[in-house]
Amino acid sequence: MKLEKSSRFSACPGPVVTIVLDGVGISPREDGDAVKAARTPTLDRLMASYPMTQLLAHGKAVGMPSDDDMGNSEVGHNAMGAGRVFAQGAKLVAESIASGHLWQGQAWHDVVATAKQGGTLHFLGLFSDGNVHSHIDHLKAMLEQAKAEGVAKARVHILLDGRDVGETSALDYVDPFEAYLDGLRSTEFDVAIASGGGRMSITMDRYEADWSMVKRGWDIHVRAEGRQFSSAHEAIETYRNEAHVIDQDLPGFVIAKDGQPLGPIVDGDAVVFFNFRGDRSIEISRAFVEEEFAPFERGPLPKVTYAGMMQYDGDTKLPPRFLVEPPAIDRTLGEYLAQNGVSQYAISETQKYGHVTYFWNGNRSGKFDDTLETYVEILSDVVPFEQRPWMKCAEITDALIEAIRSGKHRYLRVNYANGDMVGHTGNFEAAVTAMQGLDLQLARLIPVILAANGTAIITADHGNADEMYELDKKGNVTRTAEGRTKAKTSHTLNPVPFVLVSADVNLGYKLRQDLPAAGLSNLAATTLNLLGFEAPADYDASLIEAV
Ligand SMILES: O=C(O)[C@H](O)COP(=O)(O)O
Ligand SMILES: [Mn+2]
Ligand SMILES: [Mn+2]
Repeated sequence: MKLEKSSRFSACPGPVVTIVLDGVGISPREDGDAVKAARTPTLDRLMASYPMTQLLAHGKAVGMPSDDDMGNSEVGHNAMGAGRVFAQGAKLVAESIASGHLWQGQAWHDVVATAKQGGTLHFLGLFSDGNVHSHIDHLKAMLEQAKAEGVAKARVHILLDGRDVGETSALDYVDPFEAYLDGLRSTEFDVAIASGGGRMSITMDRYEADWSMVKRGWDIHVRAEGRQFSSAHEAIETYRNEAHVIDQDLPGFVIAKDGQPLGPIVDGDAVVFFNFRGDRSIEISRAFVEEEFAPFERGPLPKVTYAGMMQYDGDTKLPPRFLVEPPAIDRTLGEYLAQNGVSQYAISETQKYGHVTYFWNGNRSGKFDDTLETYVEILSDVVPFEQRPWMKCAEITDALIEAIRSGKHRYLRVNYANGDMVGHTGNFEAAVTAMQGLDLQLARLIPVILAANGTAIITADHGNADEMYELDKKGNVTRTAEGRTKAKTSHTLNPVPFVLVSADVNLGYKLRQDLPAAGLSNLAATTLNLLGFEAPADYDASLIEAV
């Protein structure tokens, strides 16, 4: 994996720093755009005075099935880190179901065989068509196949979304699904929803930010310990009236009849965790498969046949049983740099720490070379982020500035979570504050990079804060009869910025103008050129050319 020294580009004399502003896209409209509404003098000045273009960060440009699919952190950071576009989980699972490949695999065979020996087949996962972590169509296809193969009893544990789809859309999924189950149920096939709760309240924690979420989910799904309701519909309506929270924050619930839970997970059962994306699947999977387990008290561990939709971590092989092969992301930028003796530094706060390490490196949790790589995690707050929209951007910047000044690292990357994590709350004012906090940090950081004769690449993995109001199909802001807007919590389809900030005005290169469909996967070759290397031949084109 030797990189060729470039004869066209001279290496940047100082460090090259990629700055990912998570969830900061470029919207074509003003209304509801917290990025534009924020006072961001530094970002504005950088965009106006340095070479800048826009990059595609959604749909096919990042390996999603269609251009109606918004981007997300996994596919975005995978593309940035791999320099090429790989068909991603959403696409691979859909294809595996369409071709029938999924049903022929050993993992599917194992879960069905377990259920046919008398166990219940449980499906647990994010219940929406957001296509970021999961898709409800995959769940339906598996239920139908299970029935066709003679499984007698299935239970569904639903994690309500409201984060990748409308913030209060849970019943739009639950009600038709109940009707669908009515049609599927028969004397031979007993199927029902057994438990659920909001995805940010139970089960789907990531990067060990808050294990108590996973414990709450475990208690609800596995032990069936929690407040009982006769239906998911009833649970959602009751909690909405009581707690006034959006779907992602709804508390957990257990479906029961005459006080008897419909579907605790017990010895001899099979469990399919049907999310394909890894970050929020790892902790719950560990709880199911690890014999020795310290993060929380599980109680007796039921002996189940557990399968993930995918293998979520290629390094630790978690979980060992999975339904669909994950994308084979190889020869990433990080690996090339490590193999060629280039020192690397990656930093973010907990909520995005794995984005600049695990996702960046093609869904591997380890380092390529311990001596050359430094990974730094700043602990995230465990509070609703609309209460602390600045998050840890100042602390990240403190550490990053020190790292740059140390002169020890040739290539650095950082993810600032603000635009995304605050964007997901749907709180416009908080998102504006998030952007302003971020801008103050750029004002501190950029001069340090320039003083070190370095280059900064300012970009983002997808949009979010750029659209804080729900849009109709034509892309206009939706308004109620009283003229009120509705909060939008999900990502956007908008492109993201690419700004190349460098001290030397005589760089010997300029931005290429002949790449109208450039996307995130074009960043890796660009970075290699800035570091004085030629990119591997199969990497997507560099955004710069020598002059
Ligand atoms: O997991 C989440 O928080 C959302 O579904 C997607 O956000 P991310 O892709 O920016 O992490
Ligand atoms: Mn993101
Ligand atoms: Mn996000």
